[in-house]
Amino acid sequence: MTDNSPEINKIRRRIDIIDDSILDLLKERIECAKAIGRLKDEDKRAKWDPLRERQIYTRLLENNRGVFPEQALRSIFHEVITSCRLSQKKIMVAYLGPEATFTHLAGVKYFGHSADFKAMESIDEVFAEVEKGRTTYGIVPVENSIEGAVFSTLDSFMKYRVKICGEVRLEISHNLVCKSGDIADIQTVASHAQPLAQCREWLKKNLPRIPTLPVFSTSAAAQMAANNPNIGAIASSLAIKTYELQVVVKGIEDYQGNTTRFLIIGSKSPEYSGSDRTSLLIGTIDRPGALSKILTVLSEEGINLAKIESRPIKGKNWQYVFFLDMMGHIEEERIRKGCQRIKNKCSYFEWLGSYPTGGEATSDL
Ligand SMILES: C=C(O[C@@H]1C=C(C(=O)O)C=C[C@H]1O)C(=O)O
Repeated sequence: MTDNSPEINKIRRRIDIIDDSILDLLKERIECAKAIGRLKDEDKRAKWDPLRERQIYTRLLENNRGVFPEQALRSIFHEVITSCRLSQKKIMVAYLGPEATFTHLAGVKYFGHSADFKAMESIDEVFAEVEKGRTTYGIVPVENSIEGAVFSTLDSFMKYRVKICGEVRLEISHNLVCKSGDIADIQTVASHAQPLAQCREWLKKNLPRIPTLPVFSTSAAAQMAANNPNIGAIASSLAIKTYELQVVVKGIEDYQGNTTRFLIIGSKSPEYSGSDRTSLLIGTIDRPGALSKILTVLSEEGINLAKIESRPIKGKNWQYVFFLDMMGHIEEERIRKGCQRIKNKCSYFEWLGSYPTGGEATSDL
């Protein structure tokens, strides 16, 4: 029933015309993208052009002058651009499943809703899938602002030949959920080891005698909770809907601003985008000051080191590799030269990739 004033009806007719024009323009835009895709095929060029995409966002945000809400404008154009890009080449993304994990959420945030997703049972399998070329990309968590590095991801870089293609940051809030929504029903709390650790204090204080059970993923825990009324799970908001669970308590993480950084892995890194990060995996020669010599190269070349992480080499006691993240792209002379100099000082050197930086963490999709 509509009993609107004639003024409202008049403006709504105008909105309908605007929506139809937006739709016509979207159809025209996707046809243009397909035409560019065919031209790129002729030259065997990569479909994804991160520099061009970054320029589009910058121009639109500038032209917008704050009129349309900025975050919403970004999300809208993110869906438009990813859909246009996917019209040139379909992609399949492997992620740590099952459905509705935080990694799945991060994947949708990065690739948009038009991509095809494939759930894997472990981080290791995501890497294997990408290395074998069974999926175009994979997405894996690499570090959390509270718990630090995700070791299985770092260790997989030593085992599989893949390149880093991108990164995405997701602000993560944990919910305690169960079938009934009643805390009294919970006899075990299941989740992935990282969320269990991120909610350690809360669990100790509020469920002191309840054991915790680490499982493959937050969604695996949600699935268990859906099948057993005495299991509580720590899971994403998407998992609540997917597995038809009730919220017991929202936001049980011990620290606010809990953010996880995810990496996109594939067979080839993208081109220079203007704001990039380069990741290296290196082994140092077992000699005093070996690492400091490498850090000296970075400062001499004016390279900003964003992160350094060490991991033991399996089967070789007390020997380590280092994961180095620096700001810049391998196509930039300063980074290329710095990497060459580092390579000469290392027992092992692998360029893991150069890729556009992920920007601000957001929880919205
Ligand atoms: C359409 C193109 O291909 C892709 C899609 C883009 C878009 O939808 O605007 C931009 C850059 C590319 O990642 C292009 O290169 O211009």
